[in-house]
Amino acid sequence: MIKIESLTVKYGSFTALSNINLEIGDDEIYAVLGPSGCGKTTLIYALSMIIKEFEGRVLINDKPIKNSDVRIGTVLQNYGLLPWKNVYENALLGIEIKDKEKADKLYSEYIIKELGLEDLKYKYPNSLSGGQMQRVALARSFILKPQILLMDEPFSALDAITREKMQELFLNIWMNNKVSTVFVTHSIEEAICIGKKIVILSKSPGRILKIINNPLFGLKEPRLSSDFYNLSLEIRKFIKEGWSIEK
Ligand SMILES: Nc1ncnc2c1ncn2[C@@H]1O[C@H](COP(=O)(O)OP(=O)(O)OP(=O)(O)O)[C@@H](O)[C@H]1O
Repeated sequence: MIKIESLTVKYGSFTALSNINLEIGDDEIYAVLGPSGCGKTTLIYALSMIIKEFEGRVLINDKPIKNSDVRIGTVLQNYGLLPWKNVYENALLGIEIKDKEKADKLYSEYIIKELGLEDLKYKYPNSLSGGQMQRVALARSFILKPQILLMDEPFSALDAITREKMQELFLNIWMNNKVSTVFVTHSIEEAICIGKKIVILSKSPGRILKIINNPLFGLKEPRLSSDFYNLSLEIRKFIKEGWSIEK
C-alpha cells in the first residue's frame, strides 16, 4: 500500500507538484493523466526516492518511504539500461543488486519469454529499438518481484498495435503478481485499459482534479465495450475544460 499525504515537490522556488493525496492499495493500478510539464515524472521520482526532498509524506505499508527497505520496480522514460550488459543481464540487474539469493531463475525465464525477449537475450542495448528497451526495463521490474511498481510512460516508444499487445501482456503478468502500481501515461485510452483508478492532474503545478473509478478495469478486451468509447469521451471533455481553465 502506498499512501501519499500532502505531497508537494519544488525545484528551488518552482513548485512542480502541489498537495497530492492518494492511497494506492496492493491490488490497484493508478493511471495518471496530466498535461506535459504538470509534474507526472516528478511524482514518479518522489515515489522512487530519486527525489528525496519534498513536503508531505510518502508511506509504504505505513512506513515512511525513506526508512523502508521496500523493493521498488521502476520503468522510467530513459529505460535505465546499462550499455555494457546484455538483455539478460540487464533484466536480472534489479534482483541481483537487491537480493541475489532470491533471484528466481525459472520466473526470470518465464518473464523474459512472456515479454518476447528470448531471441534478444545476448544483444546489447545499443542494438535494440526503443520498444525492445522498454520491454527489457519491464522484464527487470517484474523479475524484481517489487512491492511497488512505478511506470513512466512505459509504452510510449511502441507502435499502436504493439502497444496494445504490451498493455494486455503487462496486465496479464500484473494480474498474477498484483502490486501497488502508479502508471503515468499521456493516452486516455491507455489509462482506461490499465488503470483501476484514473487520476487526472491539473496544469502545472500538478494538483489532483479528479479520480475516476474505472468500471472497465479487468475486462478482457475493454476496447470492444461500448462503455470504452463513452468513458474516453467523458475524460476527454473533462480534460479539455480542466486543462484550459485555471481552477
Ligand atoms: N531538475 C529540475 N529542475 C528544475 N525544474 C525541473 C526539473 N525537473 C523538472 N522540472 C520542471 O518541473 C515541471 C514538471 O516536470 P515533469 O518532468 O515532472 O513533468 P511531466 O508532467 O512528467 O512532463 P511530460 O509529460 O512532458 O513528461 C516542468 O515544468 C519541468 O520543467
